[in-house]
Amino acid sequence: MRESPASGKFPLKTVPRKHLLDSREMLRSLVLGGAWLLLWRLAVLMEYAPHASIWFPPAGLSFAAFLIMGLRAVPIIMLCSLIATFWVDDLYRMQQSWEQLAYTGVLFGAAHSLSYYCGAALLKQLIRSSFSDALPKIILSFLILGTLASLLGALAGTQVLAGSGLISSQEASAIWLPWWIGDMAGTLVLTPLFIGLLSWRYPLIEGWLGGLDFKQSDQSWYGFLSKLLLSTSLLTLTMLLAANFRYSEVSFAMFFLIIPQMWIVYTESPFRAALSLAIFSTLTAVWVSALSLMDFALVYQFAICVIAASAYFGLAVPVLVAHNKQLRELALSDSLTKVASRQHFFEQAEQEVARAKRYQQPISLLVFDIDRFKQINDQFGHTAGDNALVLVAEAIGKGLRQSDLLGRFGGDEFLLLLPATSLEKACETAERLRQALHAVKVENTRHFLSGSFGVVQLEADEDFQHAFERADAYLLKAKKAGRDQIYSNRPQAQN
Ligand SMILES: Nc1nc2c(ncn2[C@@H]2O[C@H](COP(=O)(O)OP(=O)(O)OP(=O)(O)O)[C@@H](O)[C@H]2O)c(=O)[nH]1
Repeated sequence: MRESPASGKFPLKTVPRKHLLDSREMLRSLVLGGAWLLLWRLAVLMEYAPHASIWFPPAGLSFAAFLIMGLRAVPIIMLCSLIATFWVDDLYRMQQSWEQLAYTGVLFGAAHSLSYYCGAALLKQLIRSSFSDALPKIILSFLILGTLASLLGALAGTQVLAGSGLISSQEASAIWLPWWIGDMAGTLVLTPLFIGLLSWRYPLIEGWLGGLDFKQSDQSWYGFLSKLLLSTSLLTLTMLLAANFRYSEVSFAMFFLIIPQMWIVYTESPFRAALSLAIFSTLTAVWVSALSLMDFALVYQFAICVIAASAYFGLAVPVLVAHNKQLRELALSDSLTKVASRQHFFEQAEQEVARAKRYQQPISLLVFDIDRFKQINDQFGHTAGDNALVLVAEAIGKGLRQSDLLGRFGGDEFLLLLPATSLEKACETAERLRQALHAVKVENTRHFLSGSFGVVQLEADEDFQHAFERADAYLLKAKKAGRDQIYSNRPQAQN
């Protein structure tokens, strides 16, 4: 998942603006138009009532195209709508005049384009203004806007056909609902897949649907194909049962197929999940028409929509988990030096202190600070200062035991917790580290570092906060005494 570091917002990039007559742009439009008409013809094959297909893929393609290409997709989609209107006349032998068909086609194209353009433009706006933890919100918005755009498309489309006399007003009021559900199924199920495909054609388009990476997949195709085979076999079995018994109750078994789909969603890449949904819905439509299951078409349409909606929310889960992991890592470690953050150090230290008390083991704390660090920043710049802090953390971290905990309190001050370590051993460690700091050089300079240390062993009844305050006070004494020294309540440790 990628996000722009400056704003934390999704980097939804669209295809750079080019002249419509640009040859590559024309080729893209032609491919889009060809695919649109092919899908439209496929949908007509699967009509279960005139103008009502179980699932209408061109709606998903239009939504994806408007989302990716914006208004530049309008001419080709208008042209496709016009061709489709003439094709309808031919298929249904309506024998309208060409003027009438041209008028209807333009109106139909305008209604279709306006509906899906509005939905896509609103969604694009939302994605651009969303932060990376808003993925479920974006998915919900996609589902709502996809549903509303298809409702608007169905209402406007049926009204256009009725208004221009291609269908009667009774027919219009009878078909708007199945038209809507079919368009909705096409939009909800296929838009993400088409966006994934368009993202390949247009490499500039990065993550969509809240940063889902449609290209990434490190798993084998064999595993995916086996899951797909299982899912489609179960679908076929369900459809054959419905065709055999012809009870509506049997058709509801389709809803169980959400289980294999969710399995694919959770274990495969977003693109494969979208591909699987597309294959699943295509096969459903094919079986409905091949097995004459038109009476239960609405059940299947709703099942496709419900499975798709659940799948997209499912897709959000791995992204959210990765995001949470990232946030957790940020909270646990200091972003510059990668040692424990102050908060994490204190939390861990409390636990270690409790454990040491339970097992009556000694536990010691070192607090140390780089000497005259401000001068390094002032003399060599903040980048050199940052670099020096990283080198300090590396040098100190090298000689530690697995159980020791190194943290950054802030600025140039570090903390080191030494479980199962007495004050004497802790002072020896501090001495070793003090000398190790002498070997750390500010990069590209001749300036070597030194540090001052405060060391305490926790008293039996002392809490960590109090021990920290004592160690910090010793550190201050070491600074006042001239720096590059170790101070503790062990007099002989003092330099
Ligand atoms: N480069 C860099 N500088 C930092 C960072 N955090 C704090 N500082 C600077 O580190 C300096 C710390 O200065 P102090 O600890 O107050 O004083 P000092 O110069 O180290 O002097 P003594 O501690 O008295 O030896 C300040 O100038 C801070 O601005 C950081 O993440 N990167």
